[in-house]
Amino acid sequence: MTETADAADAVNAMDVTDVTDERPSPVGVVGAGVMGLGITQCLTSAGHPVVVVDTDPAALDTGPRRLRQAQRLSRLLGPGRARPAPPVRWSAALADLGEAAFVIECARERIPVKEEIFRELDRHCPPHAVLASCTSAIPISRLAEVTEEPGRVLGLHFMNPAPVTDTVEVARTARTDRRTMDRALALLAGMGKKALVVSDAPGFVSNRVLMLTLNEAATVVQEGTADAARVDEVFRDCFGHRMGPLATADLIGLDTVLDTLEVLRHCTGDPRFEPCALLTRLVAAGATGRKSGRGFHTYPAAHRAGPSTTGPDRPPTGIPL
Ligand SMILES: NC(=O)c1ccc[n+]([C@@H]2O[C@H](COP(=O)([O-])OP(=O)(O)OC[C@H]3O[C@@H](n4cnc5c(N)ncnc54)[C@H](O)[C@@H]3O)[C@@H](O)[C@H]2O)c1
Repeated sequence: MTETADAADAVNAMDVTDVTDERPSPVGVVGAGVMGLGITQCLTSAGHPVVVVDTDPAALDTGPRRLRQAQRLSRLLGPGRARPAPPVRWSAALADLGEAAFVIECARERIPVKEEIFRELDRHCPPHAVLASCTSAIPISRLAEVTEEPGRVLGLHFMNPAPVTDTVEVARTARTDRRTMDRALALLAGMGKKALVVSDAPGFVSNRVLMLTLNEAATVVQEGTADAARVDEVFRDCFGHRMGPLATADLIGLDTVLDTLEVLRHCTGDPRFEPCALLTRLVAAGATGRKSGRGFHTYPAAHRAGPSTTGPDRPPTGIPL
């Protein structure tokens, strides 16, 4: 039996139910960007009420509309689920997660930003709440250390686009306790996601490997060996990859790729993670990939990043960053 199925058997739906009055407790999502909205969509599809917290008024302004659009499209194209979506509350304050039994943090990939959020979550969330991070590369132990209860912290590294990818890389620290793992695996099982559990380390498995490839692909373009289209074509046509590395970087968001390389450089001390100058220049020019319409490639409005649908033009593979 897989670890996911094991946990789903062991832990029932009480997982995110308020023990005092049987009302389903909301799941908290911190960050209403590419991942936060995608994960919110997954949670509501699985029947969880959600509280989304973001400090950027623009994200709170556009989030509800983007989520509704994605939910509507997903219902139209999906397997005919007519169930009304549970409520989603939008807030600028982490204090509004006071009733959350489970929180998934999806804010920007910066160590000080996430450390501050975990300090605050530890203060505001109920003592039984699980605190998870969707970080791409920050060691979970660093986030756990700023809390009073490191046993309730773990990494839930969803893939992008979250609604159409079935597998989540789960990072367990030496101090993550068994109950936290069981509750996280049960939540994922209820969302139809398979969990691949790995030990905590910078970039875990996925991004420790993927980020080097993306950085090298950008370097190849910078050196003039081939343009971005040809680099991606080589990976698609020669290796049979569904997407080339630079289209993958654009889907992730070049700002997030840059942040992640900087985290990996800092946490490993390995100079191979030094971001390529071309990548840095693109981000400085606002070319952040699909979400801005321009990165290594250009994208018409309809193909820009947002929470995902089960639509036919979705990227066919999960992107681990
Ligand atoms: N984009 C991907 O493919 C992908 C995949 C897996 C994991 N991740 C990780 O998920 C996290 C989010 O990535 P993303 O692509 O959604 O980024 P994004 O830039 O699209 O969204 C980040 C959101 O966090 C908000 N934010 C920043 N500081 C905050 C704070 N203090 N409190 C609350 N909200 C705050 C921002 O306003 C923004 O809306 C990052 O850690 C990233 O590395 C990204």
